[in-house]
Amino acid sequence: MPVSAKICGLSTPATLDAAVAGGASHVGFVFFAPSPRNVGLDLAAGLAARVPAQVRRVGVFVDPDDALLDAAVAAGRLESIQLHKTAPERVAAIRSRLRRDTWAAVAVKTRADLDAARSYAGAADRILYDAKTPPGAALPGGMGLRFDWALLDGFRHPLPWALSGGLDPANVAEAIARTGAPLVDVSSGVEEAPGVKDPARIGAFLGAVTRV
Ligand SMILES: O=C(O)c1ccccc1N[C@@H]1O[C@H](COP(=O)(O)O)[C@@H](O)[C@H]1O
Repeated sequence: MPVSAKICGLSTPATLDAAVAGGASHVGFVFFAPSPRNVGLDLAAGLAARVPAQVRRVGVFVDPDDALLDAAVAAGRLESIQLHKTAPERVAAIRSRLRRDTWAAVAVKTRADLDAARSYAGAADRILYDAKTPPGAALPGGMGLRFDWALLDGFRHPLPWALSGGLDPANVAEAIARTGAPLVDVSSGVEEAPGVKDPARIGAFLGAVTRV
């Protein structure tokens, strides 16, 4: 089964095109003002228009309100909603109201953190395992932090899932081999500076995924 890949935090036509050309299954647009990857509605609309039918548009949110979700879904023509720091009941309500493929991010540092994944069964369509960022960090993701992949050993995933957190062109093949991830997600690992994606690194990441 080929492994799918999401390139997240895209904010320019050139890097979006690199993700599409390299075979990304998903492209991500961040709607979170503190992020260096935050896109406004007009930029999201322009980028969304470049995405071909076989590639899914994912909006990334941190416990968003309905007004932001509605505006972003319309502007970015979002097919999937990725929710960080959002309680299971709220994830379920968003999924029910928007009727979109809905991902719940679970922040992982210890094995006990994986328990949170179970609470999203019935509320989300997919779990995204991501590294837990330090207390007080500006962002709950997109910081290039990795968690110990061995924590996933033997874990019974309650939903379809994806792996993120500190992935890059050099480690993604090992990450897939080690965890069996069906979908991998990267942001800072394909950047030259925070929020500045590098088309060559995007191509290298997708090439590494394709060769697995
Ligand atoms: O990328 C961001 O700025 C961001 C902001 C708020 C929530 C999540 C964010 N990014 C997501 O974090 C993971 C891991 O990123 P990285 O590869 O470790 O940099 C990824 O799923 C992004 O979608």
